[in-house]
Formats: sequence, structure tokens, C-alpha cells
Amino acid sequence: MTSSELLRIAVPNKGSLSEPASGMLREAGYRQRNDSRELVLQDPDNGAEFFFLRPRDIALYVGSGRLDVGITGEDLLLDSGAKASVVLPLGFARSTFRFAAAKGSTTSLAELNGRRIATAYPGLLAHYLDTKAIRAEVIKLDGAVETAVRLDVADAIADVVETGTTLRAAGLEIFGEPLFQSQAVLIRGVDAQPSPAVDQLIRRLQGVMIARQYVLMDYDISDELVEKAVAVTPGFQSPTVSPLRTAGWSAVRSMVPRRDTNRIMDELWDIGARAILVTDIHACRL
Ligand SMILES: Nc1ncnc2c1ncn2[C@@H]1O[C@H](COP(=O)(O)OP(=O)(O)OP(=O)(O)O)[C@@H](O)[C@H]1O
Ligand SMILES: O=P(O)(O)OC[C@H]1O[C@H](OP(=O)(O)OP(=O)(O)O)[C@H](O)[C@@H]1O
Ligand SMILES: [Mg+2]
Repeated sequence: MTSSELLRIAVPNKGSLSEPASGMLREAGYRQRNDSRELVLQDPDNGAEFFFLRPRDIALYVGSGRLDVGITGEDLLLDSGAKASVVLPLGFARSTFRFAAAKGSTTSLAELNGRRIATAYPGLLAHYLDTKAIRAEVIKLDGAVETAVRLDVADAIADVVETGTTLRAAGLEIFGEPLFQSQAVLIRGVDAQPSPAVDQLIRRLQGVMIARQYVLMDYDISDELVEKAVAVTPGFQSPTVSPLRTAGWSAVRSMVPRRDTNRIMDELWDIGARAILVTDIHACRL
């Protein structure tokens, strides 16, 4: 396979998206770099070529059609204004984009009129201010925007908040509604043609997410209680029910959400299920 036939995939090279993105691709069976200075990596066995780029630049490469797909933050995609759209939310790097100001200083959005707001996401902020008809000065910074208020470069900030630890440490508090809820996403150019290679990548990544979110549960139950038990473990499509060697008993196998594992085991036990076993799913295609 020549390089031009490989699916060209953009992957964050730094920051909070980088490790989880590469980890997910690795779990999906792709090669990933071992040296953080590597900028391009070919994986001909899987028909893929990876370009390690700044997360902020990825939407531009994908939107311009130079690369086929990419992983970036949904907030970065919106901020870029690039002609790319989300094809698959990836469920990590979840964050909220919010306004914050010095404790007790600002309580409502309207107070931002005529004020200075520092952010590393000027596109996202300007779009939001527009929709709310607020006229404010946008101060573009690269990062660590929380410090801008203390140093009087801005009256308020608009930034990524996860736990709120950074805000609290800077003596700030959030106000107003969230501007945006973000997570890592797989993106494609809006004009991109349908591609079996992209569809396969999507199925692989979906497989990783399902394998992380679900476990396999097996249990034995007497035949007359099967209906009651499978109501608790309906599975993805339908649970597998097979006869046990002991007459009058069945074995049931079903996928259940990982976070509900213990609650479901308790419920099954109370119904009368025994030999309840839970196993990790390593990979899947549903
Ligand atoms: N603390 C966080 N928790 C969850 N997601 C975050 C966090 N910080 C940043 N992100 C997300 O990461 C993406 C930003 O990528 P970027 O590489 O710029 O992250 P970063 O950690 O700020 O990197 P750097 O500060 O080194 O430039 C955005 O989608 C943003 O929502
Ligand atoms: O609510 P928290 O859990 O504290 O997380 C949010 C912080 O994490 C990110 O900062 P990062 O460390 O990436 O630094 P940066 O501001 O330079 O991007 C983000 O910009 C916030 O500052
Ligand atoms: Mg950052």
C-alpha cells in the first residue's frame, strides 16, 4: 500500500487530549508512537498514517481536506470555525466552558457589557457573546487565563473548567450559564466523501468505547425465574439463555453497564440467581 492510499489521521501531540487519544487508538489495534518527538507514523498493516499535531490546529488540517479525520476537542473545533464536523464523540476530556470573575464581583452576563474578557478560545467566546447581544472586549491569551484578572489584563475570563480547582486557586468563581459542554471528538471535513476506511475506524473506536463501558455478566437461574432475571439484564440486543445440565436451570449471558455491575449482581442474587460472574470485554463489534 502506498502512502497516498493510507487513511490520514490527525492525533493531538500534546496537552490533555494527547495520551487518551493515543491510548484509544492503541486499544483499537493501531500503532502509535513511542517517542513524543515523532511527527508522522505509518501503520500500513491497518491502512493508516498518523500525523501528530497541536490539538488546536487539527480542525484546520481536517477542514481543509489535507487530512481525512482527526481527534480534537469539540470546543477547539467550534473555536476554529473550520469546515469540519463531529462524526463520533469519544467520551474523554469532558469539560465545560464557563465565565468566571473575582469572587463576589460579577453575578450576571449583562454585567459583561463594556468589560474585558480574557480567553484562549476567542472564536467560541465571540460567537456566544454575539448570540447574547453582549458587547465586550475579547482579550486573546494562550493559556493560564485565570491569572489575567489578578494582573488586571481582564475583568473576567472564559475558560475550560473541569473540577474548578484552577479557578478556586486563582480566587475566581463562575457565573452565568455554561457557554459550551465539550469532549474529545472524531472529526471529518464537511465536504468529505463517504469512505469505508473511515467507517472501519469509527467501528473500531466504538468497539473500544463499548468494551470500556460494558462488562459481560454470566449467571445461573432456575427456569421459572429467567424472565424476571433478564428484565434486569436485557443486554444490548437480547441476552443468551442456554440450558444447564441440571434440569430446570438455565445459564444467562448478557452485557451490562460497568458502573451498574454491583447493583445488578445484588438484584440478581435477590431474584435467585447464583454463580454470578463478571468478565471484562477486551474488544467488540456490535
Ligand atoms: N482539565 C481539563 N479537563 C478536561 N479537558 C480539558 C482540560 N483542560 C483542557 N481540556 C480539553 O483539552 C482540549 C485542549 O487541548 P490542549 O492540548 O490545548 O489542552 P491543554 O491541556 O490545555 O494543553 P496545553 O495547556 O499544554 O496547551 C480542549 O478540548 C479542552 O476542553
Ligand atoms: O477545572 P480544573 O480541573 O482546574 O481544570 C481546568 C484547567 O485545566 C486547563 O488548564 P491547563 O492545565 O491545560 O493550562 P492552560 O490554562 O495553560 O491551558 C484549563 O485551561 C483550566 O485552566
Ligand atoms: Mg490548557
